[in-house]
Amino acid sequence: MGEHIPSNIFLIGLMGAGKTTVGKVIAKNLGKTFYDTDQVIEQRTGVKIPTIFELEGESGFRKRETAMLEELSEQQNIVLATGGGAIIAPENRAILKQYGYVIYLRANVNELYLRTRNDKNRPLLQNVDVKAKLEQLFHARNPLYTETADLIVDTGHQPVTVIIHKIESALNALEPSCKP
Ligand SMILES: Nc1ncnc2c1ncn2[C@@H]1O[C@H](COP(=O)(O)OP(=O)(O)O)[C@@H](O)[C@H]1O
Ligand SMILES: O=C(O)C1=C[C@@H](OP(=O)(O)O)[C@@H](O)[C@H](O)C1
Ligand SMILES: [Mg+2]
Repeated sequence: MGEHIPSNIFLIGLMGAGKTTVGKVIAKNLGKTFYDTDQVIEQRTGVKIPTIFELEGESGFRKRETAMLEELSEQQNIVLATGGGAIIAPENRAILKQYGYVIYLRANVNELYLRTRNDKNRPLLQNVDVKAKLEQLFHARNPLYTETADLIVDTGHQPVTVIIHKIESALNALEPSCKP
């Protein structure tokens, strides 16, 4: 059991899917180092993500996100929670696929809405109809998450503990593969 667990595990999925929350626990349980691209960007710049969007626009944030993925993917034995938009750029998808085992935390729009509607730290969800925006993002990004993922885990209506158990069971059942 567990002998084929990949060195790097990358979590992808929409805002509210639980990447940051689940990633921290998985890393602890597997003895891996946890990183979150957004958190590292905030530590490096000294400002919160919404401030980066204000000062540099979404395109400025995306450049920082790609640079962070390039840097963190060189590490070994990590769990990386990405931001929801990390899969938009083809080069980011290539990095994720090449350097880690990619898990898509999939949730339905209603569930994502309940988890993110009052959060002020997600600039894409401010001053918009949050449910409609999540719907739009789901339709645009679900194919990209799906094509990038090695494993898809549904997270709707399930407590974090159950999701963690599902992920760890799937990892323990892995056959040896080409993933580093
Ligand atoms: N399975 C879950 N059930 C209920 N609430 C959850 C679940 N996963 C995450 N949450 C909550 O949803 C919010 C968003 O989670 P977060 O980990 O920040 O998601 P992401 O990093 O994917 O955007 C947080 O308040 C978190 O506590
Ligand atoms: O979906 C997105 O484009 C974004 C998701 C956020 O991360 P979470 O998915 O952790 O909320 C953060 O990277 C930024 O606000 C943009
Ligand atoms: Mg997050």
